[in-house]
Amino acid sequence: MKFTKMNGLGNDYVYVNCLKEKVEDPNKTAIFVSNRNFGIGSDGLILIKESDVADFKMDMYNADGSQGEMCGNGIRCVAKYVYDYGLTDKTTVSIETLAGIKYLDLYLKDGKVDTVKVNMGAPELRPAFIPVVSDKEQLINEPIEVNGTIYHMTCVSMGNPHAVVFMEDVKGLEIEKTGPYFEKHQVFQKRTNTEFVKVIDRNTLEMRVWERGSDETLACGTGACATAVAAVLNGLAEDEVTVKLLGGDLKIFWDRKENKVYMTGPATTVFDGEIDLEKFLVE
Ligand SMILES: N[C@H](CCC[C@H](N)C(=O)O)C(=O)O
Repeated sequence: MKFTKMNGLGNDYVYVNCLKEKVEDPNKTAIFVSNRNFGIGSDGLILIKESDVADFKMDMYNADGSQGEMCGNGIRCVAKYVYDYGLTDKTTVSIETLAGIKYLDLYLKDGKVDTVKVNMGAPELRPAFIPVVSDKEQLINEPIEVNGTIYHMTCVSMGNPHAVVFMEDVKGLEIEKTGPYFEKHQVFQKRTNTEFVKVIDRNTLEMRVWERGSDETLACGTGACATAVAAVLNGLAEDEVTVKLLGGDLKIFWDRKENKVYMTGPATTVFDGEIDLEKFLVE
């Protein structure tokens, strides 16, 4: 199987052009290729496919093999892939995802995609659509007990579930002692991604993320969007912020008139490779 290793701010995936390659069992393949010792090493697997309703389709799988509805860093890399590898010559592309069709603007440098702006759509705040168990209208700064400690979370879906927690110090946070308990907390019927955020100023947020199905990653595009929305809802930030992640910065703008969240950031190709999957995926 031919693949391309790409990342958005260090949130790295194995990309497969399924217009040419066939992936029989994406869940099992995602688990194997993601393994940083026995596989290729990545936060998951992203399949690029044809679409009947958009220019292309993106299927995204986490390192544990579970399928995610949307991937912000991933979709920027899909846009870079389809342009740089000649599948399209358009600099505005539409990509079908399980979270709906997303529209992207591609910005070039030396003839290749350097930066991508994504219309990530509207944030979803209704608990039933996050999903999270609650009889409230919205969960904003809502107390929750996680592994014996009370946190205050704001729940936002960007097509995938996010619990955003504001705190004084994210650098010193022992995320592996908290993240997994949020991820698997019984109130989240489909588990959750969790963002731990320090407000630097009203236009700058510092964020770490424990991802559903991939543990801590260096960046999370949907998580950065959820974080920006949560910060505005909590009166902590303006509509346009820089989200500082371990892997770098994302620009997020929540257009309140349109109720659309825009994310702008880089996409990077590292290398092309080929792997004989049969040898590794036998029972
Ligand atoms: N890293 C991705 C999010 C992956 C979310 C995935 N962990 C899920 O199950 O929702 C991003 O840049 O948006």
